[in-house]
Amino acid sequence: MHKKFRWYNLIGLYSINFGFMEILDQATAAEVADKLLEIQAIRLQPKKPFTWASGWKSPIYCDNRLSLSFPEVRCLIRDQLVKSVSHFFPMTEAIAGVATAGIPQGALIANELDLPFIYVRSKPKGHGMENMIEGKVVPGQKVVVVEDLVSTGGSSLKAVQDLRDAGFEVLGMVAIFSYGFDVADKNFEAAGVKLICLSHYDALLPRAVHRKYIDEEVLHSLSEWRKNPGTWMQ
Ligand SMILES: O=P(O)(O)OC[C@H]1O[C@H](OP(=O)(O)OP(=O)(O)O)[C@H](O)[C@@H]1O
Ligand SMILES: O=C(O)c1cc(=O)[nH]c(=O)[nH]1
Repeated sequence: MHKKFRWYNLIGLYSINFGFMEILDQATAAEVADKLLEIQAIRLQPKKPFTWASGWKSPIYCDNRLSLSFPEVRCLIRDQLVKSVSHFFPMTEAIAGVATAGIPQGALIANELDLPFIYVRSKPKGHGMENMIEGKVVPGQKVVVVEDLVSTGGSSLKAVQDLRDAGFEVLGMVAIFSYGFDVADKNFEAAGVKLICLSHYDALLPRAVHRKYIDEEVLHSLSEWRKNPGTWMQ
């Protein structure tokens, strides 16, 4: 069990289950979506699509890294991720960040929970210790993986495999945001990894419309893209 007593251990959670991917609760999903919109971490470029890590093209990009520059948002995200780990994975013995955007988030959480922290590179370092995993490797240790964002799940599930190969027991994963794609749910199910997210696309969209963050034209391209995100604009 965790060493530190924290207020969030006392709070009942009402998570929303989408299979292997769950949202912490509706209120947090809306609050985090609002904050991401407020700091302009959500970017929309239907005419000049973004290329994602998976190679997919998209009219939307969620840059969670920006939250690190806003202490109020950074603390909100940290506290909700800590709550997620404490509630869903109470046996956690270490926190593992996914490079690069999962590293600062993971370190903040590990510090709050007074737990060891490690991180997983996307590829082994080419010199020095040539490590894939940085920090102390303890076979059998129970870890929770911290990722900033899940699209297809390719990056974070690769990190899970690297951790398992090194002998860690992966209890699950927490992330700030997920697009809620079926392919990701299938990938998490196949890997046997439970994912808890603070917010998601379906919570973001109504908040963005409510705040007049997106106009009719963008809304149209988002709805076209969302029908088939893997092949849009390819
Ligand atoms: O679920 P996926 O399809 O794998 O996509 C999500 C990944 O993409 C981003 O990483 P990226 O490598 O772009 O940047 P980073 O180095 O800043 O984390 C993000 O931080 C996730 O790790
Ligand atoms: O899939 C990705 O690469 C990706 C999408 C997104 O919205 N934000 C991000 O940081 N990465």
